[in-house]
Amino acid sequence: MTPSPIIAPSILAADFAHLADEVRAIEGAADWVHVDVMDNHFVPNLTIGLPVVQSLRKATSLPFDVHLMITDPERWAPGYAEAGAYNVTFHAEACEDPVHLAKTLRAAGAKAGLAIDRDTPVEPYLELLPYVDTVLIMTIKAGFGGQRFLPEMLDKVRDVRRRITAKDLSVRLEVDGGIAADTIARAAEAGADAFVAGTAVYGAEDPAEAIRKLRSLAEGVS
Ligand SMILES: O=C(CO)[C@H](O)[C@H](O)COP(=O)(O)O
Ligand SMILES: [Co+2]
Repeated sequence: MTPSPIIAPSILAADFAHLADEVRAIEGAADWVHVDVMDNHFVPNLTIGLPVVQSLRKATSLPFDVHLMITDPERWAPGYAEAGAYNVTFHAEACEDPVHLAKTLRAAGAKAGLAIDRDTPVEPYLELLPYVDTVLIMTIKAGFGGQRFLPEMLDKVRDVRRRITAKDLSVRLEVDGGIAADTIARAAEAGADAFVAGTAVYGAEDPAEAIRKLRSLAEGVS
């Protein structure tokens, strides 16, 4: 039995000139706000960094789900925890000692998340599950919003869900990339219980209504 779904709209698809308003528009409907931090090094795209997160933190009470697509997360991730992020996710491909970084993040008051990109197998990381709070499976190649959902990534979701269940762990299993009304149920069926949606929420005429729809589709599976 998976816990009730978390819907985490990504502000990557929001209007960056009005971020505070865009986040307030989903208060009451969303569970977390997903913040994509890209450094034009780990991924070939550049978004926002710590000063924006620090300012935005004051604008809303929604928990921040920070997704770090950066090299050297050991250097930068603790700052996001100190800025009040609820969950800080770093990429397995960018981190030499994920257990150590997860401990550092927890000591700084945040949940710790481990992200697995499209071309990375999940198997070597299954033994790390007891040390993290969130596993984020990319259902696209990390770097850009608006890409097509890759259903073949769902095998990884199933593998992680199987291990969470077998070891009775309380780890959130998040999917990120191309999550929309026509894909969310498949991800939920595979065992995901946290869903990032950028384009499907901020590209909709009524973002709060889009979130409610996504939630009911995910709930319909459990
Ligand atoms: O991490 C990401 C990109 O690397 C974003 O969170 C993701 O792309 C969400 O946007 P969309 O729902 O439009 O795919
Ligand atoms: Co993301």
